[in-house]
Amino acid sequence: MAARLSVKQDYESLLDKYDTWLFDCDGVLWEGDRLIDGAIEVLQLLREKKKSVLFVTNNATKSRKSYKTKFDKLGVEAHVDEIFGSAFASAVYISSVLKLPKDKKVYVIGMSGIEEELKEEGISYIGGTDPADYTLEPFSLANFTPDPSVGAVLCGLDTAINYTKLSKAFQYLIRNPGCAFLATNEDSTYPAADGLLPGAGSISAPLRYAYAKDPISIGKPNGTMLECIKAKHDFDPKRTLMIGDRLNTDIQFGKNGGLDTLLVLTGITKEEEITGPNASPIIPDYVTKSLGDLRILKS
Ligand SMILES: O=C(O)[C@H](O)[C@H](O)COP(=O)(O)O
Ligand SMILES: [Mg+2]
Repeated sequence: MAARLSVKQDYESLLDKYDTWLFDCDGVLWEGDRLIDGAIEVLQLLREKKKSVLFVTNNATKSRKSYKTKFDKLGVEAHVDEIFGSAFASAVYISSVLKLPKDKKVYVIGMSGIEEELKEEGISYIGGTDPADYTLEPFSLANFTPDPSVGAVLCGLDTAINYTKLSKAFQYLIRNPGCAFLATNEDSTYPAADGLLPGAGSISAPLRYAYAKDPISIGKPNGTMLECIKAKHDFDPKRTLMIGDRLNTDIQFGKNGGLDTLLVLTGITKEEEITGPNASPIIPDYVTKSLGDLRILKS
């Protein structure tokens, strides 16, 4: 049963117990470009208390560097080496786990975040934001010559998805021998500022259905992101708290990594998913309405 945080002492106990605080972004710090009330003050307070603050997002639309620009624009203190996104984790996975040969390429369904991180990792790619794939024209196989050097398809959130991109990715999967099928993450929905939108998982779903195979998903709840963090930061999992808004990614990610977890209700997960007869079996250690609730620590 999750402990419902309510009085100041509840929040003070978190400060005593945890040195490292991992923050999911969408639905915790902000929705789209709309900051969650109190987020800035709480992050500042944690830094004043000498807590290690890290950001762990499944959103692959931005690279770590372009996320830093978003943090700056919104007035949230963050340093590039504190930011971990699924685009970065995917690039690390392709180079260090899949070990894609240097003469091979990745066909990308996704945006600049993936492209920038692949480039930074020295991985060649095609597709992505290439204008040639940005079309609503009917796709014709007669005019398509697949690139034989494509050794992986990587699919992330792509707000310009179209039939041409899906068709090319599908062709690579069925035609290029051993072509890996990878997803940055599988969030079904995306918590935008004014409501829910289809998430990365809903972008790769048509491919999964056509290809009749599931991709290897790299983002939360899978451990690759935590491995990326461990490669850059020392922390004690027993004194680390994962704060998230989605049960099957953030909270499961924390559980998989041996971390305690705090669920906030400002994003995807709603009250009825954690209480009552249909409650999810994924149970966080703590629940609070919003990250802003921790402002009580300033009083
Ligand atoms: O569809 C997606 O990719 C996700 O909804 C989204 O971007 C999740 O980001 P996070 O909550 O992990 O920051
Ligand atoms: Mg989230």
